[in-house]
Amino acid sequence: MSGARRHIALVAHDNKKVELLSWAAFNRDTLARHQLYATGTTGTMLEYELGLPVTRFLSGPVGGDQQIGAKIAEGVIDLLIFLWDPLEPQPHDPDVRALLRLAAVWNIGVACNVTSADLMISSPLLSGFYQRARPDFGDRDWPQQRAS
Ligand SMILES: O=C(CO)COP(=O)(O)O
Repeated sequence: MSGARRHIALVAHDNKKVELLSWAAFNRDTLARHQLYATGTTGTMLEYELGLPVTRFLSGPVGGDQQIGAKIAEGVIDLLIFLWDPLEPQPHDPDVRALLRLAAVWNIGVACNVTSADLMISSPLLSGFYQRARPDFGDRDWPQQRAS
């Protein structure tokens, strides 16, 4: 497939890590064409499972979600696959909420379960022909464009 190299963040809560890893292994060839980012533990497991480089941030509960949120606000991340656990409260629930909020603010693609991740990975967003709409923040600035 020709097309743009997208910047994809992958995050999973502990009860969802196996699901994310098996989804990522199934989609390894597609993921290999893009640049991957992840929170700490998720990223370590993904690198091991896929044998692909992953830019890893801190673990979610100690700031990793916030770091990915910052990258979204900087215009670096195009897509977020975040398998958060809907059945168990997390100590860092405010950070989880903040990450999802920034994804909505900056109009990036977000998948919170495997079905939506399947839709995302087969989306024209990954083909390079789709340009996502930039949010209108009035006089606020859109982040600088990435070099690549
Ligand atoms: O807690 C997380 C997301 O909220 C994920 O963090 P880890 O990838 O370090 O487990």
